[in-house]
Amino acid sequence: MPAPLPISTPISTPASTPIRPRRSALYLPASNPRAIEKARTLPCDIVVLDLEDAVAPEAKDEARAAAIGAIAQGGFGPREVAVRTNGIDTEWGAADLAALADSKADAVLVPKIGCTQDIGRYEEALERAPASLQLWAMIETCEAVFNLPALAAMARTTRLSLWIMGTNDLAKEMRAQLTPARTPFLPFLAQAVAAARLHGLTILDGVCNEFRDLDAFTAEARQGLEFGFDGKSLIHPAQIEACNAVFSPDAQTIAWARSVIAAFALPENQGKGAIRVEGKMTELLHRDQAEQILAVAQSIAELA
Ligand SMILES: CC(C)(COP(=O)(O)OP(=O)(O)OC[C@H]1O[C@@H](n2cnc3c(N)ncnc32)[C@H](O)[C@@H]1OP(=O)(O)O)[C@@H](O)C(=O)NCCC(=O)NCCSC(=O)C[C@H](O)C(=O)O
Ligand SMILES: [Mg+2]
Repeated sequence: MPAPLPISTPISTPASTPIRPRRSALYLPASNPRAIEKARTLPCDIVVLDLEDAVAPEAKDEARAAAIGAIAQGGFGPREVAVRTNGIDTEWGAADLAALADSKADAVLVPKIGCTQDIGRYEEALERAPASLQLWAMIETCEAVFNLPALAAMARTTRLSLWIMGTNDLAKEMRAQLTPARTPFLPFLAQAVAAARLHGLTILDGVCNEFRDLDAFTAEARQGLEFGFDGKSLIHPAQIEACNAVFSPDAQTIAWARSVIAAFALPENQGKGAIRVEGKMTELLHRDQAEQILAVAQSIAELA
């Protein structure tokens, strides 16, 4: 567990944020052995073995055993492996959390959190787990969207390190419609990103259910990139390549980042806060962004 940081300490600066590609997080039902086998070969950055909504009640115990077995067996290479548990108040939640506390999973992803006390209960359930086990949480309830800053602040005192938006559950609770433009969710998407950044959390966008329509998927992924998400959660292998492409800095962006850093390093620009680069006003904050972009690009290059 990290040592608590005062709330005023920004922890999302380029220098202090560990960079790890988290462009694509593929869910699969842990009850599907073929999907688990396939995930070991797919180019996603994160594999999420689901015990919750993708698994029928009668298959929950079997799915938990399969997830634990798959993690023990390994073979996931550089991918982070998370397991999404059932809610702590369901009949399966306690057994899921106990099994994962003893596992070598990278993260436990918990569903439908609402308030800081929920995070506290998951933290307590994972008390004896190694410090390397991260706590990830779904943002997918109306209660959570009104508690975003307080929930994000839990990252300073607990294992909490990443959020994933759950737009299907949010749509269900709000009785909203999941349209391609995602208009009803835009305020919450922006606020969730801002809260995550305030406290140094990684944040991934929700899934696009239209897995046969890659144009629709790509448009939604680009929207997520514009909002500032680090990556997107996925439901089908066909979505991975497009997702990785959207969330990887392209050649033009990398070239811009290099030229900003080079320009600020020139002797004539020492001590200046604002300079001209490629005909545009460029400030030290843009150099910070450029460093972040190059760090992400480097971490992606290291995967190859
Ligand atoms: C959506 C699916 C049920 C579609 O399944 P299917 O029609 O069988 O897919 P394909 O025939 O196209 O599959 C082709 C091959 O790819 C493998 N496959 C399919 N999906 C996955 C996957 N997710 N991971 C790994 N491999 C996958 C198939 O096995 C085929 O392989 P092969 O035999 O070699 O040809 C299905 O894609 C699926 O189950 N997806 C995941 C669903 C899931 O996990 N849902 C829960 C998470 S989403 C969520 O809950 C969101 C959030 O909480 C919210 O509220 O928004
Ligand atoms: Mg959900």
